[in-house]
Amino acid sequence: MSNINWAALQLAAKHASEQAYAPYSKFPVGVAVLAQSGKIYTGCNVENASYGGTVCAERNAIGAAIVAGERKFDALMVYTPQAQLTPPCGICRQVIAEFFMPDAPVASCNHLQQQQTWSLVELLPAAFTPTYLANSTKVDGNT
Ligand SMILES: O=c1ccn([C@H]2C[C@H](O)[C@@H](CO)O2)c(=O)[nH]1
Repeated sequence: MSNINWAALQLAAKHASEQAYAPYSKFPVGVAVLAQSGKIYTGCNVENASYGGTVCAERNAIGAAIVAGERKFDALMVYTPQAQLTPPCGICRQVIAEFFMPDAPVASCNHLQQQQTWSLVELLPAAFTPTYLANSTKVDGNT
């Protein structure tokens, strides 16, 4: 998609990062996703004392959009307040692959107004997608 408002996504992701609950890592992350409806949804990372209960900003943004009725997305923007631009973690790449086309742009920005953009397929080549489930030959006992 060519008519993506990157500035709006950057600003929304930055605002979301300001709500991050990251007392353990001190690594605030904000994410904005652009749904095919044209609406932008945001999420921040929400950490947990168990550490393993932590949920990344990407998955919280996608979850907020899903509960609003969205199912398809055109772009994702990560914001972290550091010079090194941050791509989504592996678990989040898998969740992004559930709802974004392989060529969808996944971008990262920072407080220096820099942006780096990847396609989803660059970040997660040969993704496991729902089509594999449909092609399964079921074995007795596994139904
Ligand atoms: O793409 C990423 C990478 C990390 N985090 C969060 C998880 C944890 O709270 C902190 C450090 O990993 O950053 C995200 O939200 N998104």
